[in-house]
Amino acid sequence: MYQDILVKKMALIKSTDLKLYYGKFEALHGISIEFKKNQISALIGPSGCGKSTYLRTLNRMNDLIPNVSITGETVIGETDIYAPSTNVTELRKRVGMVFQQPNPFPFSIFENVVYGLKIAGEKDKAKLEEVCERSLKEAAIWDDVKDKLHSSALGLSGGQQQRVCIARVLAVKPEIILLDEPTSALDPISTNKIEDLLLSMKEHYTIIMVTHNMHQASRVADMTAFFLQGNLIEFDKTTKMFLNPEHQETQDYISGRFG
Ligand SMILES: Nc1ncnc2c1ncn2[C@@H]1O[C@H](COP(=O)(O)OP(=O)(O)OP(=O)(O)O)[C@@H](O)[C@H]1O
Repeated sequence: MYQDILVKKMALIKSTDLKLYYGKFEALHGISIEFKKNQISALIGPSGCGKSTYLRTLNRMNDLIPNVSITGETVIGETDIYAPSTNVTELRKRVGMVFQQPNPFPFSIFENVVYGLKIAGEKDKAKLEEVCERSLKEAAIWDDVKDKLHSSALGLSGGQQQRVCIARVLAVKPEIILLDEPTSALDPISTNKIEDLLLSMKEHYTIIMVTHNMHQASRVADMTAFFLQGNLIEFDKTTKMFLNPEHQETQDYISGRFG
């Protein structure tokens, strides 16, 4: 029990003086931040401040962009994720990602959910079915789709597609889930469902999400980070950040004075 509490209090993710360059352009100016296990953290800030860029550093998605270079350090658990020995495929299993636009593959719902397992070589049909059901239940979409698992995922609504995409991430048992504005393409009811889902998931996962929606950050996030022009201005408990921020820039942003 005490051990559990101790583990939950420890930082799971720690970036130190992280700088990221697109060619010569320095998009992140030395970000130092720590995220604890089983918390939801929101990254907020005006357009172009570096939220998505920082988020993508956590599973090395920026590796896919030409001319990106990074200095500083990010450690997840015990792993220095930019060390040459780090296995990026394993890292991306550990740190799953959900994007702004629901992006199901043009396959059946079942094939979408078990995609990562099949790529990893899993062939046992019973195992694949079990993981599919578990993941869809965890993503709170099982009841909607259990009778049409072999129909195309593209036939679902945007909100349902997004939950199937979350199930696809959950199927490979990540520890950390990154979400880049996961509800900005969705209607308010689907948005509520995703927010409820995130709250139910934090018992098992550590969640970091970019959002432009301040109400969303205050509804779901334990911690909020405010970015401005490539700097991390403030990172604190969400309630503190919204009621009594330390920095004038944070106050100006959350009260709608810019951005
Ligand atoms: N692939 C890229 N190549 C060059 N510059 C980029 C690239 N992606 C982002 N940038 C630049 O890096 C800076 C940070 O961009 P980023 O997308 O991380 O901001 P953001 O806060 O997520 O913005 P938004 O809220 O609009 O999504 C911006 O100046 C942007 O123009």
